[in-house]
Order: sequence, then C-alpha cells, then structure tokens
Amino acid sequence: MFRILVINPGSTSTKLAIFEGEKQVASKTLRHTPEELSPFKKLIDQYEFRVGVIEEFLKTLGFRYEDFDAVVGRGGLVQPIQSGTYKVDELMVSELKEGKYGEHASNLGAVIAYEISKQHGIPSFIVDPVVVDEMDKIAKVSGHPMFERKSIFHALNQKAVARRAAEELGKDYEEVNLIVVHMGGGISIGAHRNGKVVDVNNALDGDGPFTPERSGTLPLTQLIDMCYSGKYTLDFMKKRIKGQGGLVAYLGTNDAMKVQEMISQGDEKTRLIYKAMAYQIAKWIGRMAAALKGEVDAIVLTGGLAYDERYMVRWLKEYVEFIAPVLVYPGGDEEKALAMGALRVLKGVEIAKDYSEEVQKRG
Ligand SMILES: Nc1ncnc2c1ncn2[C@@H]1O[C@H](COP(=O)(O)OP(=O)(O)O)[C@@H](O)[C@H]1O
Ligand SMILES: CCCC(=O)OP(=O)(O)O
Repeated sequence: MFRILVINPGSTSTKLAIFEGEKQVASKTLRHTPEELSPFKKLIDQYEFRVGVIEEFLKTLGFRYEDFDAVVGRGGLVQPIQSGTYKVDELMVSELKEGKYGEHASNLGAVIAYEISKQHGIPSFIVDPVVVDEMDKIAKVSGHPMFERKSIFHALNQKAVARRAAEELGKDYEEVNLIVVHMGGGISIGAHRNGKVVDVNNALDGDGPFTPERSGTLPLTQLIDMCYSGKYTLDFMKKRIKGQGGLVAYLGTNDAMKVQEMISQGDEKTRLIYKAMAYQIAKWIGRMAAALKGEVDAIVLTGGLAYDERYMVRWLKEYVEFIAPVLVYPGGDEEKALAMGALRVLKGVEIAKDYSEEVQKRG
C-alpha cells in the first residue's frame, strides 16, 4: 500500500491530505486572509510560510517525510500542456520559481514537492496543472490579433468533478457535455464537450466574473485611462485585478462565510455585491451554453462557494436551471484527484509524463 502526501496551495487556502492507497486517512484546510499573505511581495516569498503549515500538519499526525512513497503538488503556471500526471523536474521548478508564466499560489505545489523529493528521496508529481489547454481554436480568438485568450483555470478539479458528474448521469465523460463552475478564490466556468474543456475563462487574468479576490472583466477604457493617469504604480493596478479585487475590494474580505453572515444580519450593500457576483457567474454559464450550442447535459457547481446553499447555489439555480439540471459538489475533488494521479503512476498503471520533453515537442 502506497502512502501519498498531497499539497494543494490555493489563493485563499492551503489544503493538505494523506492517502494510503485509495483511502484518505487525514486532511486539513488552512484558510488565509489577505492580511496574512500581504507581507509576501512575490509568490515565492510564501514558500517558508506554506512549508511551515505542512510541517505543523505532519507533526500533529506524527508523520515524517520519509514515511511517504510520493509527494504530489497542485500544478501551477507552467507552459501549456495536456492533462495528466507529470514528474516534477528542474525546468518546471525553475520556471515556477521565476514566475515566468505568471504568479499564483498553485506554483508552490511543485516547488515544495520537488524540495521534499530531493531531500528525502521520494518521487514528486503534479497532476492537471492550471494551464491544461484543450481549448478550441475559435475560443482563443480575442478580438485583436495582439491578444490571445488563454486556458488558465481549475483544470484539476474541473476534470475530476466532470468525471463524477458523468458517472452520476450514467455515461462516460467522453459522452457528455457539461458546464463546470469552480468557485474558489478564483472562479472558472468551463465548457466540457465530450471529455475536453473546449472553452473556459482565464481565471487569473481579468476574464470572467468577479470573485472573492479578483475583479474579473473590467471596463477597458476606464482601466487604460487609470493605468496612464500617473496616479498608480504597475503593481498597484495589477493588484486591483488579482488579490485586491472582487469581494475584497467591495467588502474588505475574501471569506464568503463572513459575507453570508453579513447578509443574514440584513446588510443590503453586501447582499447586492454578493448577488452581483452570482449574476456575473450566471451570465458566464449562459456564454458556455452557447459555446455548447445549447446541448448541455448538466451544470456542475463546485469549489468552496458551492457550500453556500442559502445564497450562492440558490441564486445560481434561479438564473440557469432553465439551461440544464444543476449538480452541486461542494469543495470538490482536488486532493483525491492529485493522490489518484500519483497512485496510478506508483502502481505502474500509467507512466508519468516528462514535462521537459512535452514542452519541447509542443515547440
Ligand atoms: N462552508 C462554506 N460555506 C460557504 N463558503 C465557503 C465555505 N467554505 C469555503 N467557503 C468560501 O469559498 C472560498 C474559497 O474557496 P476554495 O475553493 O476553498 O478556495 P481556494 O481557491 O483557496 O482553493 C472562500 O470565499 C471561502 O470563504
Ligand atoms: C490559476 C487559476 C486557478 C485559481 O484561480 O485557483 P484559486 O481559486 O485557488 O485561486
């Protein structure tokens, strides 16, 4: 029986789990406030902080790194690649440390896993990183040749819950069309057509609904004028889009549980903002229904916000249930999907992909 350590850094959380074979034997979710993470200028500066969280988790349970057969981390902003389990390698880690293709908490998954792997002689993997790219060519066209739409989203959880939904519908993933809505610190809405995510908003880059801490799509000319006004630095403006946007900007928190509490106490402004987020998510679901030509077997709601049945899930159902039945998988299956990806390789059922080779092949 193989024991696997799962490390899942998110923008608002660090999620950890231990699997023995297919069974999850321990797990923990640590939530991080914007204040807690704000002292770290660059993403990589969070390294020690996130490692501290992991070591505390292992110490409490009485485990050492040597007790594991593999460590698997959430895959971050590497070069666009196909879905699958990848060995973590030097190239991947150097790109992630540098933030060459962007900065997001998920970058730390491979970096931490690799360090554990080197120090303790156990293999390290990532599975379905946030850059998995299966988008149709037509969906990549942005509106101007200087810009291209990119596939950056919660690929790991979107794929995992889509498979779960297909199973619930009594079909294979390759036989169904689904709209998967992951609602976490970032929000992605993916059109899954016969086993491929053929269109999805870029969850990191001002594309999509606003989220607990991102602004989503903003009025462009206003944005450009502000950038050139001389009043704001590049760093300040970037943070309006990611980190200090969305609920954080309007309400001062990225914690939807606090937001729900404020609404239940009769706070009308908070209600308007939170409902506007639901409204924008619903409109993106409508766009993806069009991308699938209306042939939608189910809409799947997942991520932390899908726990909120009282407001978010109810409002979304009101807006989009006319399109297709709505399935709700609160939280999601990320840790399990990571562990199973590593387990398949440890058991020899699958060979881990080689990142350096893959990106060389893609050119
Ligand atoms: N039980 C819950 N009820 C309502 N909202 C929740 C619940 N658990 C988490 N959330 C909210 O979900 C968001 C984080 O989602 P999650 O998918 O865990 O984030 P991350 O992107 O960090 O992985 C936060 O706004 C958090 O407050
Ligand atoms: C990088 C896209 C995935 C994402 O937004 O993840 P979080 O919700 O963890 O920030």
